[in-house]
Amino acid sequence: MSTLTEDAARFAKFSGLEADTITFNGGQPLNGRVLVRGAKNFVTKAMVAALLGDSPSVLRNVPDISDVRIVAGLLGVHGVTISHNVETGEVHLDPTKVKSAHMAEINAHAGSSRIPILFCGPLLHQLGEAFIPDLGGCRIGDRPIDFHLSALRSFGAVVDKLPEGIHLTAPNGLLGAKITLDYPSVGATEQVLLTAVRAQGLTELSNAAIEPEIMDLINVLQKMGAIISVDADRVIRIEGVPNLHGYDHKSIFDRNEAASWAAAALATQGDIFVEGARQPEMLTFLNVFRKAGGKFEIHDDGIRFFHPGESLSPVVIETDVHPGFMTDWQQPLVVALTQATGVSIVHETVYEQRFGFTEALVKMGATIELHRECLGGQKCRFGQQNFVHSAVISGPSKLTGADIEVPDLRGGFSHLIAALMAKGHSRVSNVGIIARGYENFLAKLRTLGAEFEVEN
Ligand SMILES: CC(=O)N[C@H]1[C@@H](OP(=O)(O)OP(=O)(O)OC[C@H]2O[C@@H](n3ccc(=O)[nH]c3=O)[C@H](O)[C@@H]2O)O[C@H](CO)[C@@H](O)[C@@H]1O
Ligand SMILES: C=C(OP(=O)(O)O)C(=O)O
Repeated sequence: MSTLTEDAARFAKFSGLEADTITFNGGQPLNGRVLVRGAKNFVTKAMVAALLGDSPSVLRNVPDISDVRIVAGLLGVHGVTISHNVETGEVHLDPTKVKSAHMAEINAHAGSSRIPILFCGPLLHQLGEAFIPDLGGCRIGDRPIDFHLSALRSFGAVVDKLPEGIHLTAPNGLLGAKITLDYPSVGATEQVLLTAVRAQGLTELSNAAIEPEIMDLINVLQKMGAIISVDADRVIRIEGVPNLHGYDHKSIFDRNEAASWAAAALATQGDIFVEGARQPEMLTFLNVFRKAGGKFEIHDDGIRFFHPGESLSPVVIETDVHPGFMTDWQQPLVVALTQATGVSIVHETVYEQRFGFTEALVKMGATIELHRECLGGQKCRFGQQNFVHSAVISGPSKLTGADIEVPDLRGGFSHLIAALMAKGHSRVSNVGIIARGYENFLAKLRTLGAEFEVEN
């Protein structure tokens, strides 16, 4: 596994940053307009889905983020021809010459993304075998892949764990299966979808995740020729078909990036119009944003988020699977909650270690206490297990600039917000990681009036 610094250096290269340490001069409100394009948590999966087709696909509204580049590189070593017009956001994927790749080649392109695990089903269907490297992604918990492997075995895959990764084969082909997830995992649900669509017979998945990005993946698969139904009780049924063809699809917007800009507007006493954001996928976020005192206006082409001009209110949040409060929204919003008058509580029930980013906020003057207990009534897998997974934020606190280090993607964005609202200068390192999921974030920050200097 690569180190945090190696990851940051790699991401910095992808994002066009010559260095990944930036000094911010905080204290200015962020005002203006930013464009949010396709969702990191969808486009990467739709690109993998293209592998299942016997003709080319076109994916539109694709952002230029490092996770997209990593997946493009991995598809490339498997013989998929890809072109990405960064300006129009159009990606063309031709899977007609798909081929096996060596583990060394795959490892060289795997980067720190979690997407390689989703290549299993498509590669087994196309080639009869798959090599899967060690997975990356944010270090916000243990993030095991047991649900993925167990589901693949149910389809008939044989899984060999090797020192350099995982090797899968399907000596008797892949057969539809009845699968129940212990927890509605996003990745495991996608694993089942990407495998079941071409497995022989019927697959029934119970306790499935139903995030909007998964629904958009189902849209893509249906366009390709798949037969998938979604019941109201987290049950997804898939009738396998022998062949799929290419698709033409415009990606759903990135609701996590949109929520991040909303939190930035609230925290810096600013006013940001997020072009591309839509209300239905942000319903739960908008309720919490309003309860915290944030104002918003829904427009046809986006959502305007702005500070009310008076004090903010504390809120109680428990993160959850969709339609609950998305865990990826929590980190940026916590920064804004340091400015609310009173005590806010955040109970993180999706990941067991997602509060590491608060250490930097405390260094800057925030009052945040972390607890092992479940501070909320939501069913949670982490209670009584020694995981620090609840936070109590008391405010309002005046933040002052400090030297801080980005720990992960969303925590990194929250550090940028903190640096921009704090009085004085903050030197933020490992910033390149943020390019995994935020397109052109430095250019966007400049447009919004942020003052900063990138170190060379
Ligand atoms: C690339 C991508 O789409 N990432 C998103 C995806 O991550 P990802 O798909 O990795 O997240 P999951 O929904 O799978 O994980 C949720 C929980 O299930 C656990 N788990 C998961 C799989 C497994 O085999 N065993 C297991 O125990 C995880 O450790 C975690 O505690 O959904 C998360 C939850 O909305 C988001 O925060 C991530 O931004
Ligand atoms: C946790 C995240 O991503 P990943 O699953 O790619 O690490 C995220 O987007 O906040």
